[in-house]
Amino acid sequence: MTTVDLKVLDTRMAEQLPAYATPGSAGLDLRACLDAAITLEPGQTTLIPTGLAIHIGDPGLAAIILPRSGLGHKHGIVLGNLVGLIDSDYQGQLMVSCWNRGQTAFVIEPMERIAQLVLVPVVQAAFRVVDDFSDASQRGEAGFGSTGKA
Ligand SMILES: O=c1ccn([C@H]2C[C@H](O)[C@@H](COP(=O)(O)OP(=O)(O)OP(=O)(O)O)O2)c(=O)[nH]1
Ligand SMILES: [Mg+2]
Repeated sequence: MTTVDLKVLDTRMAEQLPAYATPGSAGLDLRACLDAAITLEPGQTTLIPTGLAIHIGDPGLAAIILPRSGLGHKHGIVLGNLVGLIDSDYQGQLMVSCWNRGQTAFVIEPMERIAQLVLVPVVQAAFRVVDDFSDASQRGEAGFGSTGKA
């Protein structure tokens, strides 16, 4: 298991640090560090603090913030940026952009689990500029549905 430095920015979060819910969980739920409930109207997006900061430190890792499937599917609560990317050198508060893409208002309660954080491996590339690619691939320049639908 990898160790990541975590700062508790709001003392209330110390009791509810992110933890894997089951041994096989990929995601750690992030909670809304709010003083009072907020109502997210249909179509509205708001940035919600988590009360936590992490410093991943290793450029070979990053974290992504993803919606929780239950909130997204049943209530239309997803992310305003669709996916959040946490750089390995980011040391600020983890923020969750919550978007109500549904038709009804949704109330976010303080400390409610609103999204999930997944640590992922990253490969940083250096680019070598070439005039032509040396090996012609089977696909070539074809894309955007070129292999058909069914
Ligand atoms: O959902 C998110 C997405 C990003 N971040 C933080 C961590 C990330 O490392 C930083 C920058 O994110 P990103 O690179 O996606 O945003 P940007 O608009 O390109 O900002 P910047 O110019 O600061 O890189 O913001 C969050 O807290 N939550
Ligand atoms: Mg950026």
